[in-house]
Amino acid sequence: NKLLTLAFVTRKSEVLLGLKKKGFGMGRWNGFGGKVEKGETISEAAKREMQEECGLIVDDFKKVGLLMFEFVGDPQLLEVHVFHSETFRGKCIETEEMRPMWYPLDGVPFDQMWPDDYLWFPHFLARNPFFGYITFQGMDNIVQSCLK
Ligand SMILES: Nc1[nH]c(=O)nc2c1ncn2[C@H]1C[C@H](O)[C@@H](COP(=O)(O)OP(=O)(O)OP(=O)(O)O)O1
Repeated sequence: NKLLTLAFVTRKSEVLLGLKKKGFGMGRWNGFGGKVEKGETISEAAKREMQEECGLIVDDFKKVGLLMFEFVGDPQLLEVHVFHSETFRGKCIETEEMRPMWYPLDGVPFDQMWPDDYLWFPHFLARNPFFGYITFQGMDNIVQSCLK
């Protein structure tokens, strides 16, 4: 499996999302994250990617979910570890990878996000740990999904 991180910070009733400016998922709003590199733990990767992509430093990420993505025709699964923190330091900045923006928790732009996000975001908001297995055909169509 390809190991990836996806991390969110929240403050009061807002969540920080980033518009992905290049690469996989370009043009979609999402949390911050990327590939886990050799020699680092998954939470170290979450912290590194957060800082690389929007400048914020998070010391105490909590694991909140696990998402498995299958793409029809591709034997490699994406294993995405989802993190959350309510505390962070540093200044939020736009980077080459992401344009960050705070959204109200009840007003995230699902129509401009990965189509699976509306399935698991309610669990994230309710602070329920979640596990999902989602099968995509291409980048836009979910052909099967299971969420617990
Ligand atoms: N279906 C999906 N729903 C979702 O909400 N996030 C997803 C997703 N599929 C992938 N992601 C996230 C996980 C990770 O944070 C990010 C993709 O990782 P990367 O940023 O590493 O991709 P890139 O191709 O830009 O990587 P580089 O080649 O290192 O630039 O998208």
